[in-house]
Amino acid sequence: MSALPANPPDEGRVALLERLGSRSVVFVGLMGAGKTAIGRKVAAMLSLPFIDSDQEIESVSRMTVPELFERYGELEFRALEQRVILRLLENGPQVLSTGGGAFMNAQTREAIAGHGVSVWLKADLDLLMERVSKKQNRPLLKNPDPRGVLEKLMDERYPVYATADITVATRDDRKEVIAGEVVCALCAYLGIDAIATSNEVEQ
Ligand SMILES: Nc1ncnc2c1ncn2[C@@H]1O[C@H](COP(=O)(O)OP(=O)(O)OP(=O)(O)O)[C@@H](O)[C@H]1O
Ligand SMILES: O=C(O)C1=C[C@@H](O)[C@@H](O)[C@H](O)C1
Ligand SMILES: [Mg+2]
Repeated sequence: MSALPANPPDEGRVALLERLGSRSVVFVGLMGAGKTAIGRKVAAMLSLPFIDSDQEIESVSRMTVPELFERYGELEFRALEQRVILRLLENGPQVLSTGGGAFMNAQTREAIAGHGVSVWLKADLDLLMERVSKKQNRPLLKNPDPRGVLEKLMDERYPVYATADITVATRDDRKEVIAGEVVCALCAYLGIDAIATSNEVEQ
């Protein structure tokens, strides 16, 4: 009886998951970089659970992020964000997309280093502006000069995001393509031959 042909994508995925162990794949980066959108795709490609810290904060507080900022202020939001992420990091393996400011917190960064592999989705200013202009749900950008705010955040945050384990430059391309590049970067980081990624993951 002849053996069934091996399934390379699945073999690669299994190898990646073995190397990942109980760690989470943690997306960091600025607002609009695609942490939520690409994180969800990567989770689907790897058959891992997906969780987004902003969505979890909204679910536990029963308030939206803008409402939390308005009612309790940014400092309280940051404290809640830290608590939520530290708790979520106990649940790996999974894909965890964080809010744009989360990685600026030293304790959060330390917890991510201990329980995850961090992926910085790096985007240029024009791309970020185009994406964030479509939704008014980012309190830090409720400002007469959102582009100036984003530029200042890039100056402050990019040196810190750059300490992530992996950097993936994102651009105006299909989400599946960017997600595939993240999986390739994860493979390289974990010392696995690149795995074939399908661009036909369900939308
Ligand atoms: N590669 C892509 N192609 C097309 N649209 C994209 C791509 N990546 C992200 N987007 C879109 O850009 C917008 C912003 O992406 P997303 O919400 O994932 O960013 P984020 O990094 O999670 O931002 P935040 O820090 O505010 O949560 C969304 O509407 C998303 O669907
Ligand atoms: O970059 C930031 O500081 C933020 C990004 C969003 O994901 C939200 O967490 C919130 O709007 C703050
Ligand atoms: Mg997000």
